[in-house]
Amino acid sequence: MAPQSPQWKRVVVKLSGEALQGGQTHGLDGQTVDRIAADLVSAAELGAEIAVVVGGGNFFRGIQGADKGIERARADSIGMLATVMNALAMEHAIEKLGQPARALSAVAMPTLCQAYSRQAALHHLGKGRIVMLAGGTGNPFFTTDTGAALRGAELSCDAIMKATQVDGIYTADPKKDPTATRYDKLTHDEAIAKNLAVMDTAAFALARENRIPIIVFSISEAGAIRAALEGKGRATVVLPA
Ligand SMILES: Nc1ncnc2c1ncn2[C@@H]1O[C@H](COP(=O)(O)OP(=O)(O)OP(=O)(O)O)[C@@H](O)[C@H]1O
Ligand SMILES: O=c1ccn([C@@H]2O[C@H](COP(=O)(O)O)[C@@H](O)[C@H]2O)c(=O)[nH]1
Repeated sequence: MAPQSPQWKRVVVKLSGEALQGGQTHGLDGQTVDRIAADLVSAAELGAEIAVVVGGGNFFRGIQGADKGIERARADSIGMLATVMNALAMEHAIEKLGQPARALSAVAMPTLCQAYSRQAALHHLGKGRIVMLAGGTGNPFFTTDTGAALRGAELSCDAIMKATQVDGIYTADPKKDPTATRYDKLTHDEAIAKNLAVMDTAAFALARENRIPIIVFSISEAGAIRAALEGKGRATVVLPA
């Protein structure tokens, strides 16, 4: 059988933080972390360069902290720290499988990992390492979805792969509206105009400006990232108009 090849040469995967909690209410579930690490390694074996922007929703989201009275910028700093914990856990889980990985943080933490720079990320990608991008954009009032779109643009990625809790983009949040129906394809313009909240508008707009496709798929099945990279599996694809 002919070897499979990736649809894209270089991708940024936006990995849901919440996915890393598995069946728990928060934090890191070891089995889930290992399963997703194995999926990333298998995807890298297709020959694609893989950068991963990891979320922090399994630990803390700034907006929820702000609702409880924590100053928003401070709450967002806590959220960014949550993404660093996830990136370090994923880096370790990937390396346990014999695949080199590097965590780079947009929030400088020199005793824990290298600081993010475009040059460092490109260097590690070129060496075949899976790069875990922590800290989102490094600024409060943003999300890791926007971080993924930003890194996707500055690292010249061919696609943004949003590995999340739902198997695509729906007419409304399917967790709240059971009558919502799923799109197979959309344009960035349509996603923004319809206010489809699976990603924030800033992320959609940045991807649109840089003409980067977005693939939204569920991370709940083993092998989902590799399948999406091969253009298989259930997903919504957002393409430039
Ligand atoms: N139109 C929509 N189509 C699909 N999902 C939607 C839509 N609107 C809202 N959502 C919700 O968006 C969520 C995904 O976005 P979000 O980035 O908040 O979570 P995540 O991917 O789990 O990342 P993290 O846990 O790191 O914050 C889905 O779980 C879904 O409930
Ligand atoms: O650029 C960024 C990215 C993230 N944050 C904060 O981190 C949390 C967790 O990220 P999620 O995207 O929600 O998974 C987010 O809620 C923000 O509080 C940030 O400040 N800047």
